Amino acid sequence: MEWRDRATDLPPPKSAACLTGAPGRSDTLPGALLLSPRFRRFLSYYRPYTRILTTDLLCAVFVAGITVLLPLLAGDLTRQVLNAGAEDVRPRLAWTGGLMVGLVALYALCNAYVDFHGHLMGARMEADLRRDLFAHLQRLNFGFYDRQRTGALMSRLTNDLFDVSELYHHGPEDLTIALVKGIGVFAILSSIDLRLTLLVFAFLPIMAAFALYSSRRMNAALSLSRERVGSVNTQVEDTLSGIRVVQSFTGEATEQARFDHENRRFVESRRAGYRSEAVFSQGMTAFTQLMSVAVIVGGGLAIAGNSLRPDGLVTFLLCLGVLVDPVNRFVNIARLYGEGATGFARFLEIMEVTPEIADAPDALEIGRARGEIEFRDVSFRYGPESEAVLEGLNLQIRPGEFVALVGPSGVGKTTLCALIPRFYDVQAGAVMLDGHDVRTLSLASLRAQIGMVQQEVYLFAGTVAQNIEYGRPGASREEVVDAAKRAGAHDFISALPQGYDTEIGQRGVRLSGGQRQRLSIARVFLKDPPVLIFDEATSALDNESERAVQSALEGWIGQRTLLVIAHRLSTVRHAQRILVLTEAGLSEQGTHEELMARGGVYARLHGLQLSL
Ligand SMILES: Nc1ncnc2c1ncn2[C@@H]1O[C@H](COP(=O)(O)OP(=O)(O)OP(=O)(O)O)[C@@H](O)[C@H]1O
Repeated sequence: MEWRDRATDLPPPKSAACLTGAPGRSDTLPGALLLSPRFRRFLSYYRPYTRILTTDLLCAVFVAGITVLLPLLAGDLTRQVLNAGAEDVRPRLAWTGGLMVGLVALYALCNAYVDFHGHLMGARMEADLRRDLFAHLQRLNFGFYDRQRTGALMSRLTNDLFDVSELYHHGPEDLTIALVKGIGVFAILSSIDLRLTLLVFAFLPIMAAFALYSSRRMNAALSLSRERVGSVNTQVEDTLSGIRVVQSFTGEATEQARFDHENRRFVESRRAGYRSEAVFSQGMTAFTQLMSVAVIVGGGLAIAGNSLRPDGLVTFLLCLGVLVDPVNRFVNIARLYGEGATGFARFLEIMEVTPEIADAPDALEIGRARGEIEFRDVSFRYGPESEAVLEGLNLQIRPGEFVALVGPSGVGKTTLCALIPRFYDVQAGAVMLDGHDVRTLSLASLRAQIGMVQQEVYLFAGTVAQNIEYGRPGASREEVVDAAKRAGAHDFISALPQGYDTEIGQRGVRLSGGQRQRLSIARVFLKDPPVLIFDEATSALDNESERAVQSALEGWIGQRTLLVIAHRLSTVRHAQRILVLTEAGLSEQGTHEELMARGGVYARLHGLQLSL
C-alpha cells in the first residue's frame, strides 16, 4: 500500500511545447539570492498572503504527518488481527479503523486546501510580480526599448515569473512536507528496528546523489529545449511577419529549410531530456525496490531471530514507500530554487533599471502652453558609441507658427521632434517649451501639450471610435466624429460595416495605410494640444485627403504651433517657415519663395522632385 497525495507528488516535467522563447538565461548565480538583500524583496511578495501561507504550511504538516501515521496504524491493525483470539479485537479494530477514516478525511481536506489555495496563492503572486513588471516597463524610456527585444521581454513576463511563482508556492510547502515526513519516518522506523533503519538510511545518500545528478541533467535539457523552442518561435514570427516579402520573393523553400532545422534541433533537445527523465524515474524505482528487498531479507532474519515482530515488518515496508518522497522532494526543491532564483534575478534585472527620463522632484505642472519652442545649443546622440545626430542646434519657433522641417533622409528630423516631448534627453543644451526647460516640467503635463503623429502609425485592437478616443478618453461621440471629419476620415469610417464601432486589427477589418494615418491624425485632432508634430503623417494619403488635412492644419495657423516633417515638398510650401536640416545642421530657413530664390539645398531638392 502506498499513500501518495497530490501535494506530495512531484510536479510533472514542464512541457517544452508550452514554453515560449527564453533566449539566454541570466548569468546571475541562483545561490546569490539567499545571501543578498534582494531576498527581503523576494519575501515581501508573501506579505499579502501571510494568512494563506500559514494555513497552507499547517495543512502541509498535517498531510505529511498523516502520510506517516497511516502506515503506523495499518501496522497496528495487522498486529491486532494477528493477535486475535486471545481477546475480542472487534472494538479495537473498529476504533483504529475509525481513526484511520477520520485521518483520511482530514488528509483529503488539508490536501484540497494545499492544492487549491496553495496553487491560487502562487498564481496571485505571479500576477503581482507581473503587475509590477508591467507597470515598470511602461515607465521605461524609448532608449531602453531601443536596446531590448520584445520577445525577450515577453519571456520574462511569462516563463520567468512562472518559475518564480513555482518557488513561492512549492518551495516552503515541499520543505515542510519533506522535513516532517523524513523525521517522522525515521522516528517510526528506528523505534521498530534500529539496525534495519540504518540499513535503509544507508541507501538514502546514494539515492540523493543519483537524484541530484539526474535532476541537473534534466534541468540542462529543459533549459536547452526552452531555448530551442524560442528559436523555433522566433523563426515562425520572423517568417510570418515578413510573409509578404517571403511570398513575393518565393522564399518559401528557404524559410521551410530554416524552420525544419530549428524544429529538428528542438526534437534533439527533447530526446536528451526524456532520456534523463527515464533514467531518473527508473533509477529511483530500482533503488526503492532494492531497498524493499534488503528490508524483507533483513527483516525476515530479524523475525527468525525473534528481534522483530511480523507487524513491525509490515509497518516498516509501508513506511519505505513514504520515505522515497522526501528524497524526491529535496531534489525538487533544489530544482525549484535554481529556476525560481534565476527567474527572480532576471525579474529584478528589469525592475532595477531606473527610468532615465522621469519627473524631477520639483517638477512643474503647466497648464495649457502657448506653444513656444526653443532649441538652445542642443547636442544629441543616441548612445555613447553612436555618432552625434544634432550638434549645437539653435532654433526658435513662435507660438502658433507653422514650421516645416525638410532635408535628406537620416539627418535627424524625427530625432529633433522626439526631443520636444522628452522621448530622449539632450546631452548638451536645452529644449524649452514656453521658456521652461522641458526637463523641469512633469512628463504628464509636458506630453499633454504635444500631439504627435508618427511615421509608424499604431492602432490598438478595438473599435475605430476607441482608437480615436485614445486622444482624449471620455470624449463624446460627436467630438470623435468631428475630429474624424477634420482628418478626412469620416467618409471611409461611415462606409465600414459597423461604422465607428467596427473592430479593427486582429479581429476586425484591415485598413489601408492612408486610412490608418487618417485615424491617427483624428486622434491628435481630438486631443487638440497647443503643439502639433506631424512626422511624415500624410505620406500615405492621396492628394484629396492630404488637402483636407492640410486645410484643417492651416485653419489652426496662429492658434497651434505646427511642426511638420515632409519629404514631399509640395505638402509644406504653405508653411510660414521652412527649415532645411542637413548633415551640417540647420543650413537654410525661410519661406518657400525665399528658399527657391536662394537657390540652395531646398531649391535643389525641389528641382529633383519636380523632375520625377
Ligand atoms: N532609436 C535610435 N537609436 C539609435 N540611432 C537612431 C535611432 N533612431 C534614429 N537613429 C539614427 O539617428 C539618425 C537620424 O535618424 P532620424 O530618424 O532622426 O532621421 P530622419 O531625418 O527623420 O530620417 P527620415 O527622413 O528617413 O525619417 C540616423 O542616422 C539613424 O540611424
